[in-house]
Amino acid sequence: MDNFHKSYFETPGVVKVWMFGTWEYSISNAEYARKVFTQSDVYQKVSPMDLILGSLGPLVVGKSLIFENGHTYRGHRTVVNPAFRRAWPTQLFKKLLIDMVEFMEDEADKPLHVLPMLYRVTIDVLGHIIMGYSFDALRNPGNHKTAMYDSLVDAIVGPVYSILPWPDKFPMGERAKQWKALDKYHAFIEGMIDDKLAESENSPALTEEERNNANLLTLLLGSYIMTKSGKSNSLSYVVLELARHPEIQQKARDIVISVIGDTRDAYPNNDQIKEIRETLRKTPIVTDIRRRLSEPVQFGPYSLPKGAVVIVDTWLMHYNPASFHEPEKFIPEPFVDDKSTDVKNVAPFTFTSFSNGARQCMGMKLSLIEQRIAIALLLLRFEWTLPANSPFWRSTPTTPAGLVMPVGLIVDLKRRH
Ligand code: HEM
Repeated sequence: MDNFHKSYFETPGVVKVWMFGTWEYSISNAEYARKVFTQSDVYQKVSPMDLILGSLGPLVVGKSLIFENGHTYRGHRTVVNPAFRRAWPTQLFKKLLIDMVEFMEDEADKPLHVLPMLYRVTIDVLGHIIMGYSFDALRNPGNHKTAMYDSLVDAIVGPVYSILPWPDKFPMGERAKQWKALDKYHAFIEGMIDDKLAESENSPALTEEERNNANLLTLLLGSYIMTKSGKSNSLSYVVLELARHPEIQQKARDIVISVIGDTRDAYPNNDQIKEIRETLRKTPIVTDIRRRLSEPVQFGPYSLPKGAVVIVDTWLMHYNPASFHEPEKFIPEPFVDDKSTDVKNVAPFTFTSFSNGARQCMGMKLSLIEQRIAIALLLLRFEWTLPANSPFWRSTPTTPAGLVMPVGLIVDLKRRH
């Protein structure tokens, strides 16, 4: 990693890369990132559907607020804002997260495949909290909704079709099944919207705005759950880093126990959950934050023309030694004082896992709270380590660019209670 990235940091912070049949400009320093994040009219969102024409992956994301600009974006945002501006009491997650640790207790003493298990928890939690729908993925992984979900996630993360989208014109074998899953998924989301509408009509207390809210949210989060699953990926990285660093695992456990006690029914409240952002620094889940220029801009010595695509490369940002001391190491301390959404001990615009500025991730608070509770419960109920022959001791196998995840991560779990 050191050598691979070195040349990037010796440049003035802009690297020209050939991607999706065109040159794009990848940036790695906080000064340029600040420009991108604070001038959203100049640095405009790019839809993956425009980058990889005709490929299945971007169609799963579909038309979504995440990739809109200008009026359309502001309109959608006004509608969904109230749903995200709420508090997220830890009790909201209790049933499903306790279910997760109890499921894991049943599985303890066997090797645990972390990523698939956490995927299932994520769709259960987001389905329950945001969509009011039970996927029952954790306890009943073979059910057809979960299979549809798995198939679409595979369709998105498979790298071949992003580079060579034309075979998607004649899909065969597994790919043909994935296209079918997309049809089922659209039907499922539309059915869910109809149900929500019917519910709202039967409930006169709902205002027009609340009704729209429910629909948009369902659409937005339906595609969000299917495509990102960022939470399960980032939680998997927390599990991985704590397995690699038993001394930090124990220190974190001691803190959890000192705050909420060491009983099987201990559960944190909102004031008691602590920071976990260093894993998202070391292994950011969304690798590229992409924008198209609506006018020419200057980055140091480089003039970039209108229409050029600029990428805030989260991995380069987080491995830039000018921003993070010893970036290859896992050092949680700089993030620990964080009390709210701001990261106080880390310089502005250097930590970009959730993007920044007006287009920062709307699910950040929800996601961090849920992950913090989950990790507190894991620390209380288990001790875990990597098997002696695990490749994760030496490196972190991931998927390629776009969305990263620790593919094939297995840990040995031991129950504590
Ligand atoms: C660890 C988990 C997550 C990570 C790392 C993450 C990361 C990101 C990033 C980097 C962006 C900016 C994308 C861009 O500008 O191209 C984004 C946007 C967004 N995220 Fe997340 N996200 C996570 C979880 C969630 C969750 C759970 C939700 C919803 C429940 C969510 C909802 C959104 C929305 C709505 C936007 C678009 C915001 C806008 O454009 O105004 N995210 N996320």
